[in-house]
Amino acid sequence: MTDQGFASVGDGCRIAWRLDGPADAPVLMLSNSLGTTMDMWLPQLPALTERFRVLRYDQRGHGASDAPAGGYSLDRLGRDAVELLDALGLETVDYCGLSLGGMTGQWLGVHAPDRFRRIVLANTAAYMGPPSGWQARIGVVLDKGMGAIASAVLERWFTPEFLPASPEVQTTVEAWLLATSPGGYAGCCAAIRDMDLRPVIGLIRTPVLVIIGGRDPATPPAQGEEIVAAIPGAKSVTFDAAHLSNIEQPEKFAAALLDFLA
Ligand SMILES: O=C(O)CC1=CCC(=O)O1
Repeated sequence: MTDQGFASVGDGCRIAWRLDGPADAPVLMLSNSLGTTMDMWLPQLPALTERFRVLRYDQRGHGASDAPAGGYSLDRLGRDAVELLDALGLETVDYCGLSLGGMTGQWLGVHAPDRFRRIVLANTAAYMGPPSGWQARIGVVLDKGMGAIASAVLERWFTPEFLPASPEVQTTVEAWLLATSPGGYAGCCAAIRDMDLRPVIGLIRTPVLVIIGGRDPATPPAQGEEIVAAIPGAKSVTFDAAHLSNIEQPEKFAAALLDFLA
């Protein structure tokens, strides 16, 4: 059974969400990466909805969610997730986020531990400096638009051999990126620019799985391993993939998620 809509969070921003799967199943919340939408989870949806009521949402600045002007903070992105759960009357859920979604997941593990049974952090980092790199990217997208960064971003998202063999994926993911509001994208870049979760993620006590792309140039394996080392009891799995590992290794990603959430 599908349900979808918008939730207004604390600062008035409207967050687009969608629920799929059996109404009485436990809820699994999925959070997207920078420059994508909730549709990035479509490769996993059939497998996940066999066991879960899947809640997807578009991070602010992305997809159908509002893109307020100005820089965002990770604190704001984390509160968006919690306030979306509040709006839907969901007390406790499982969570999986990739990259920006994984940064949000780390914030949630520290600041809202009572709301999350288990957390999966995929292709992500606790710190993604230097800030000057993000400031430069903000300047480029605001001055020249999303097209100016598209080819460099796609090179980080997939291994060199993947896209030529999957032209339909290239068309789809490029369309997500190009359709992203430059202001919304820049707002989320500011959240990453200002983020340093390294001093606090050791406080996380929720069971955590870290998914690492063995060939991820955006958040390289060492960054995933740093999270694993910092969070007591965290498990990890590494795939032969670049940054969007759930798209490059869809079956393995779904299997790892379901195994961890068994
Ligand atoms: O687009 C990139 O550079 C990779 C990335 C960083 C954060 C995120 O969500 O994707």
